Amino acid sequence: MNVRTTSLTPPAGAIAPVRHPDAPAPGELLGAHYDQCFGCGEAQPHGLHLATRAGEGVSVTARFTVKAAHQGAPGLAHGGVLAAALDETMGALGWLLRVIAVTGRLETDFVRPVPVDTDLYLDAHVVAVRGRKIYSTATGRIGGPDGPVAVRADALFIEVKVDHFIANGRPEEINAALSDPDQVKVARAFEVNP
Ligand SMILES: CCCCCCCCCC(=O)SCCNC(=O)CCNC(=O)[C@H](O)C(C)(C)COP(=O)(O)OP(=O)(O)OC[C@H]1O[C@@H](n2cnc3c(N)ncnc32)[C@H](O)[C@@H]1OP(=O)(O)O
Repeated sequence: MNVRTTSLTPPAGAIAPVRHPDAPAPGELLGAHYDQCFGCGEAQPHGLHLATRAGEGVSVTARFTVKAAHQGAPGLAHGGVLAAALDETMGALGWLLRVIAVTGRLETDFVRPVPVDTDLYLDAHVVAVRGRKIYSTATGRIGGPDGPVAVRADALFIEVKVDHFIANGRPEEINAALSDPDQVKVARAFEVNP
């Protein structure tokens, strides 16, 4: 029987993450991996427009302003939107490892309500890597980068190749992305990983 562990604690044999030599410098603004992405895409009108920067080691920081369109309860951010912001922030860690990885598992703690118009200050880092499995953690604070924690999450990302998207994405968007030189450049940047 194939038993899949759901634990987000790195298993024995997991190793410390290694920052890729060509990773963006600390402080550098990371562009969107896809301009229509709900998390980071600048051309996505319904998106979070997360602005993410490379940090030291294998870490990133990001900022996201909660808009009226992100409400769950009156005047408060929807939990799923906050989880998406944490997910996207951890997804951006791929820029530092130079791998493409998708979320396999995400566990979120909602610690404080987050009102509309709040800036959420996010940070994330890779805890450990084992084969294709990348164990990451992220925190979202309010009131400033050192403010109280409002949300946090642990996640397991699984490394994939560009073929994962080509095989599974709707052809309309896949064909548009493959004919966009900027998008192809992003995919190549992720895939050059000695
Ligand atoms: C261009 C840059 C793109 C960056 C995107 C960032 C965006 C933000 C992040 C996202 O939201 S990604 C979108 C949400 N995620 C998905 O759509 C993923 C959907 N799931 C899948 O496509 C597949 O299940 C997956 C690619 C994750 C794994 O399938 P595979 O056939 O490649 O792997 P496999 O099932 O053989 O599992 C490989 C290992 O990972 C483990 N694993 C896979 N999925 C898991 C899971 N869900 N929970 C726990 N463990 C999991 C699995 O047990 C195994 O462990 P071991 O090597 O120790 O045996």
